[in-house]
Amino acid sequence: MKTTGGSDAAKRDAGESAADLVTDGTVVGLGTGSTAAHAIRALGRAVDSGLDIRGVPTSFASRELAREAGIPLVDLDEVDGVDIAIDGADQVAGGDLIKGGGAAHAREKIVDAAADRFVVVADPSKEVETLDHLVPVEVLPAARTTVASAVESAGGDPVLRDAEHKDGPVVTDNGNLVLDCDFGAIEAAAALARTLSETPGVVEHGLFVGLADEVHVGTGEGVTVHEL
Ligand SMILES: O=C[C@H](O)[C@H](O)[C@H](O)COP(=O)(O)O
Repeated sequence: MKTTGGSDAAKRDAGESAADLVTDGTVVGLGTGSTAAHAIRALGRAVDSGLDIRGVPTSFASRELAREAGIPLVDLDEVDGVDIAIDGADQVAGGDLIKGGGAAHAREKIVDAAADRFVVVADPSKEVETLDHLVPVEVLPAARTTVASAVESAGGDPVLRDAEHKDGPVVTDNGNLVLDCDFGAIEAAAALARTLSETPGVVEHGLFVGLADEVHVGTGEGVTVHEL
């Protein structure tokens, strides 16, 4: 699994802290990425010890990891709701996030937004005052150039994300492409999120504005919890 940013110990602290919140009989959204992976592994160990949960994966990668960890899985349309979702982020500014470093943000947003409680897990390298990370925008392949023009009109600089291990672009779990868009410092995240959402051909973007309920930041020596 792709790793980013801070230390693995910090990511583990955050993931395990969030996994500790999960109670018996619940439906749990399983995020994607190297930090959420620690929560999935911790939940797998808890399931081994008798915890009764069902997990809703947010990507092919989180499904595989959860399956290996022994977590019973369900699809979102098989449950009445999601009690808690645990997911990582590429950048965190207060309650606003940029996600999608692993191109999983479309399914992540569906599951995270459906959850009664959305817990973000991060290491200190993710925390910033103002969001300024590239914003991943998943687009229908046919809309790649029109969405790129719309991003430029909105003040961004879009670059098609290339695959790391083969020639050609990244293709998401949903069969789409990703434009990584540089907007510089994002002062008005909600307005930018609306503009992107309203652009024809955009499947989903990585700005998660006001969705998180709490952020667990691991340090390698403990965890700081921000309630939002
Ligand atoms: O598409 C991927 C996700 O949004 C991840 O949750 C995000 O990229 C953070 O990943 P990591 O915990 O590996 O930094």
